Amino acid sequence: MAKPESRKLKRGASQGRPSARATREATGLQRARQPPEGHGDDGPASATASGGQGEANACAVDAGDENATSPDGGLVDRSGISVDDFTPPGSGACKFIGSLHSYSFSSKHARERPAVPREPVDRKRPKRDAEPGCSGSSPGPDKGPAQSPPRAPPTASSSLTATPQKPAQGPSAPPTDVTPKPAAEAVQSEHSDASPMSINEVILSASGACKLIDSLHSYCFSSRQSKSQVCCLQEQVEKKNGELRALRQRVSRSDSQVRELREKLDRLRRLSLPHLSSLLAPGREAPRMNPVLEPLSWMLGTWLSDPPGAGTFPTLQPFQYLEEVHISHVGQPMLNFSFNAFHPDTHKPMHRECGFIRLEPDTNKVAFVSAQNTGIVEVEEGEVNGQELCIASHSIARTSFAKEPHVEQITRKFRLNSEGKLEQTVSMATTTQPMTQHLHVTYKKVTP
Ligand code: HEM
Repeated sequence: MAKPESRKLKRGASQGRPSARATREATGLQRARQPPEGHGDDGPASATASGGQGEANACAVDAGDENATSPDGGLVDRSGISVDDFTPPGSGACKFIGSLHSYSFSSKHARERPAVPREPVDRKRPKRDAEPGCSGSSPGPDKGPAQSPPRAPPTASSSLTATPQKPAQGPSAPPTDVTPKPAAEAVQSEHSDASPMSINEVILSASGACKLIDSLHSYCFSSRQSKSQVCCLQEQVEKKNGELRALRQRVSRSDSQVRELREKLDRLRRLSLPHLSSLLAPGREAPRMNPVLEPLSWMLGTWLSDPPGAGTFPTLQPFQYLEEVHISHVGQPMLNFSFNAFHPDTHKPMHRECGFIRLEPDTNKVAFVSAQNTGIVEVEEGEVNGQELCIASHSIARTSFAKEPHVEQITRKFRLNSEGKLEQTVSMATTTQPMTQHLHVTYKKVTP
């Protein structure tokens, strides 16, 4: 079934001078239906380029109104798509995919156009199979359609390199505009102008392009998915960091609570007076104070020197000291006391004494009995008046090897001042010095 064009071509060839028009048409047809496998895996770009650059350019230039050479030498068809559009440039894949999007849209537009009468299309197909191609790889006169490799489904490469042919023009035809036109327009003119590319091929080619773009879409989608996964991981990391900060704050609060508990424990240990026997039942309620002790109840408690005590004596350099005082009772008609002095800097224990304070029932007469770590044992007596106790030594005893000068007289005065602090003033007379103040200290109460 030779078509008119085919017969025309054969006539030209038989005359030994094949018409340039026939050659140009055959070349365009050959490029339009070149199967992808014919060029290996080179894809659409190679389908045009590997067909022989010189031949391809020659066809493009000769065709004039069909293809034009882009400024950089690339082949541009009517759709405005050049070979370079399908070779991802170094600037990135986005530009490449963008060009595919543009082409895909125009192809889709072409597919959606009303179908053209089928008859003219069917008339063209055998013609392409029979016509010699401009490309060197096209089947020659000795390669009929039977020897041609099976036509593979058109892909983006075949459709993208398709060069629709225009109808023959007379010699007087005006110069054809070589400005690239949208692909849809190209397809339309292809059918209306009896282009050799059938609508089915256009559809199949567009389908192949869509498959290619779909694969790129899936790549883009996987990239977006990876980005979203990274964002998700970043959110999780930020969330974990927030939890870590909260935990650190909780640990810090726990540390401060531990410090407070330790301080409280220290206070409780100080409260466990050494003279309170461990034989006292634990958890037992504090013994009720004997009513006899009421005039001295203001002395009860644990006291700390505040400020440090001041030591003086004519034979001594003034000095400071710290002192802790415990005055308590166990329900008996006397107070138990301990005075424990420490070096203000080293907290090394210094003077210590402990004893009892007794009251003669129904009087304000007070007896102060003390034993000191210096080997002195003394009894002082006096009176309690309000919140002041004044006592003086009644008897002093010492070890046989006590250090000299020996103390011969001692006086003390305790009082609760207006600030609620306990004050003690100690004076003494030694074998070398008359009665002189030796100590003055103010205590603040540290327990109820
Ligand atoms: C009622 C209780 C006290 C008595 C009877 C007493 C008696 C004495 C005597 C007799 C001396 C010798 C003075 C001299 O060498 O001329 C002395 C010295 C001294 N006392 Fe007291 N003292 C008493 C309480 C304290 C306290 C609570 C401290 C506080 C740390 C203290 C610190 C000193 C110091 C540092 C010296 C000089 C160095 C020494 O001789 O050990 N004394 N005291």
